[in-house]
Amino acid sequence: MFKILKYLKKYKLFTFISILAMLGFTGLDLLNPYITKTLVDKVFVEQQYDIFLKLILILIGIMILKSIFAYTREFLFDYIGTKVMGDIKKDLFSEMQKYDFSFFDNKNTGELMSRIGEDAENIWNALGFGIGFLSEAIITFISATTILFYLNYKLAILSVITMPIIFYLALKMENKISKSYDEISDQAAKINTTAQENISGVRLVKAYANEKKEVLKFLNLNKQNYDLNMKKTRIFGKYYPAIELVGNMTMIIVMIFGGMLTIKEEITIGTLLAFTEYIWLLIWPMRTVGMFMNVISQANSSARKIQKIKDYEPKIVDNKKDLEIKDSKIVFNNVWFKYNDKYILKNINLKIQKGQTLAIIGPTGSGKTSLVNLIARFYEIDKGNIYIDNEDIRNYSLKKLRENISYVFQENFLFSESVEENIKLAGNENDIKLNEILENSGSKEFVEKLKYQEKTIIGERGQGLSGGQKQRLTIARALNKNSKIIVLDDATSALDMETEYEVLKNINKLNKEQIKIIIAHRISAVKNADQIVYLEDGEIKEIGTHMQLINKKGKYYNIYLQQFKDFIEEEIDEVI
Ligand SMILES: Nc1ncnc2c1ncn2[C@@H]1O[C@H](COP(=O)(O)OP(=O)(O)OP(=O)(O)O)[C@@H](O)[C@H]1O
Repeated sequence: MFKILKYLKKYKLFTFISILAMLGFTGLDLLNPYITKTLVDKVFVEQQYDIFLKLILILIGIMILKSIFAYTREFLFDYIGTKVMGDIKKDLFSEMQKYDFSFFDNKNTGELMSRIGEDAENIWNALGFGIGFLSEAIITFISATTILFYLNYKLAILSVITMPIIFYLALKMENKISKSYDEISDQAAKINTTAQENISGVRLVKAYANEKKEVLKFLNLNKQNYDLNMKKTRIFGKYYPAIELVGNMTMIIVMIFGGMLTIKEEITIGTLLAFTEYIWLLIWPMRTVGMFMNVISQANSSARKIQKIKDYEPKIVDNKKDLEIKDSKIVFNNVWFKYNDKYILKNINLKIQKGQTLAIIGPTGSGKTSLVNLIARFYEIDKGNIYIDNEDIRNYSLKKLRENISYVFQENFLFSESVEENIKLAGNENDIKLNEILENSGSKEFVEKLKYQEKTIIGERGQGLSGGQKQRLTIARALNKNSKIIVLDDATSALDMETEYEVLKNINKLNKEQIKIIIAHRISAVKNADQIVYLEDGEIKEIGTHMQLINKKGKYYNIYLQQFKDFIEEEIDEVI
């Protein structure tokens, strides 16, 4: 929490003014009953009418000043809380942008969303409300007690004697309520997740005729939520009247004994009246202190979770040197790579010259994606070196390195923006040759048919488009970047063979100097490459051109046989 409190530094002046406003308000709150006492004793009892107007004006002045202080205090607490929450969210979000893939591998989206959402808001609660009011409650209680003892110690003892009971009841209620809130919040998260999953997976639900089961699941969760809310209401119902009762009893006790002391002329009527007012300044802090403490402890636990994310040390250290990549030649030299403790890639040696195409083929899980991810340092290699332009990739800045590589990932992610904005995302935003790019990525035809063509907003994850259409747009995005290296990770799998052939041909034609790395499962997508790598269990088992690998009659040849069995049987050798 203390680390998070550092955010307040930026708002030192406002924090200072808000504390002054809070102290001013508390001071005036404590002064009020004293003026009432003077009014009763001096004006009504001793009949000093000359000070009546003065005292009334003071009371009006106190009222006005209290309103000003209250407004300033509320406004600034809220302002500071909101600003700090914004700063935390901004920092956390920017910080996460710098983290490597491993960080995201171990976290789920929901968890990270909670840090940026709920946890940052808990801190806002503490700053905008908890800390300020807790301090106010403590100051008010101590000052009011001191004044009561100053006025009459016997009555003061009677007044404070019930306070521990109120404090105990309030704390107990707060603890139970807080647990109940946690349960309700977990339950609400479950309802949200269920609703969200059901809506996103609606096609699957319908395909398996599972609607009834899903509705029952939802109703069940809703019922649990109702029960939890009722439990919370019962806790309120149990403790709240008890707290009220003890508060009112205190007042009655003070009135009885205070009345007796007044009759005995030990205290004045004004003092008795002041006592009744001061008692409320004892009771409200006792009643609310538990709630404020809870807000702060919740914020504390949120701050710890946020700090844990901020303390993450990215495994990939950026090199700030401003080294340019002139030539795109890539060399893998004895590269080893492991996730956790298991080597996924073993002793990889490769050389890809400028303008060449490298194709990677191999069974699922053989390490194809892992291999290409190493080039942009999404993960760090464990042994060996990767060179681009004869320079170890670790010597380039991450920005420079990644600026020179376009990735089309297996999972084609499109933002909820227009077709054009999605394509512009990767680099070139100004003189974008949209028509050409759409044409070359095989997207032109379907984009023209969209309601607003390239201005059409495509839904979350590109909903409303077919798998193949989404793939074409992600390829279009990479074409717009026109970088020295392009990586297509299974990026044409949803295209028919003819379109795949056209798109790959276009990519080849567009930039003759570009290195192309293509991961694919279809022989048709890899057969024209300058080199084909057959990867299995993280090892290069075969490497060569299509013809060399066919002649080798090894694993590549077997895949070829499986995929072209029918053609071969009909002796159509043109596919070779
Ligand atoms: N982030 C990760 N953390 C731990 N293990 C991983 C991670 N990503 C992949 N792996 C494991 O590494 C191995 C290689 O995965 P990789 O994705 O590179 O294979 P692939 O050949 O691209 O597979 P596919 O053809 O299915 O895309 C697999 O056994 C996989 O389970």
